[in-house]
Amino acid sequence: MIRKVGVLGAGQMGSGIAQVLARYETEVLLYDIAQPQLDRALAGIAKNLDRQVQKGELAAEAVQQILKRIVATQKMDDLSGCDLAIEAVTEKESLKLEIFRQLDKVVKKDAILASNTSSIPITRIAAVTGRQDKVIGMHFMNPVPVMKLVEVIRGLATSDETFAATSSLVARLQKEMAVSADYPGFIVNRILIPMINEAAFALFEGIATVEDIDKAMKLGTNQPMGPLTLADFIGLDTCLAIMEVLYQGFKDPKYRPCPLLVKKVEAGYLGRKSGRGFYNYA
Ligand SMILES: CC(=O)CC(=O)SCCNC(=O)CCNC(=O)[C@H](O)C(C)(C)COP(=O)(O)OP(=O)(O)OC[C@H]1O[C@@H](n2cnc3c(N)ncnc32)[C@H](O)[C@@H]1OP(=O)(O)O
Ligand SMILES: NC(=O)C1=CN([C@@H]2O[C@H](COP(=O)(O)OP(=O)(O)OC[C@H]3O[C@@H](n4cnc5c(N)ncnc54)[C@H](OP(=O)(O)O)[C@@H]3O)[C@@H](O)[C@H]2O)C=CC1
Repeated sequence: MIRKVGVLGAGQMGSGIAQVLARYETEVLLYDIAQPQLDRALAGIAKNLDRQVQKGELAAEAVQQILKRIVATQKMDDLSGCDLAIEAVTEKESLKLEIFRQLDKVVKKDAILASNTSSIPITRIAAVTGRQDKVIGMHFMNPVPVMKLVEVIRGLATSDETFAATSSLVARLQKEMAVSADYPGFIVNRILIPMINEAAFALFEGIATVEDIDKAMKLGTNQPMGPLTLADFIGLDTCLAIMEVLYQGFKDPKYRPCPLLVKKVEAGYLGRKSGRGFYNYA
């Protein structure tokens, strides 16, 4: 039974994963290298929970119980007693591999190590550990408290026990599971991010304005957010990182990142989280 979970990376995904785990009676250690990020994450979780109280979805007294289950730390060693660790740091392969090398030494032998990576093959991540049978992909969707899906990805060596423990945790979190083979982008991002990239190309080639591209896709295909609004929500850095993983992984020019997306990331226009992306949020 998974009772204690370490979450690494207190960004938008790590904080959402921590919130959902704590909501369903799991003890959470939320780890990040920067205290301000941890502070922001805890404040964001409290805000989201209050929002659910306002909507009558959560009893006010439950909020304190849930928040008490989340402990913030800057020391990875604090995760040694976890039954599961879920990595949700920046979508950068070298960083993830380093985190998994360290994690493998820190957490107990029978702990499962999961990655929330959007696109990087799990087999490659597992290969840097001495427990390839206990490494798995648990790909939550943004925003985590709202989106029902968790994509589960087995590496070549992931054991049936690890998969079974993961799928029962997904069910306990009241989420639905889709199982993807371990290839770049898995299911959702293999399809979604090239669509977002294509929207960036439509803008880059002057087909339409930012507003009309989003309006067309929202009203034309009933998506809750237009692709450029969604890109700002996901993070343009994350969208670009995923396109690079698809492009390198399949060597197919159809996955080449749009030059305008590259330029915006180079300028630090990362979307909502930096105050500017395809739209301005400041
Ligand atoms: C990149 C990857 O690797 C994989 C991915 O995640 S791909 C991206 C997948 N996500 C999407 O496609 C999101 C598409 N957008 C949407 O579904 C909706 O716009 C949305 C759910 C984000 C917001 O919904 P909305 O109706 O426009 O706004 P709103 O009414 O304010 O919110 C609806 C609910 O979502 C919650 N919510 C909205 N934004 C939120 C956020 N950022 N964090 C947490 N909860 C949020 C609100 O609290 C509300 O929940 P309650 O009813 O419990 O209060
Ligand atoms: N954004 C999305 O819609 C989705 C993203 N994902 C995936 O989830 C992961 C996280 O994405 P997201 O939350 O958006 O990214 P964010 O940029 O919001 O958060 C990344 C977090 O990782 C932290 N971090 C960076 N380096 C380290 C380190 N060495 N040790 C510990 N923490 C570190 C950052 O801290 P600091 O800022 O202090 O550097 C930040 O808190 C990525 O793999 C992404 O692909 C999955 C589903 C959806």
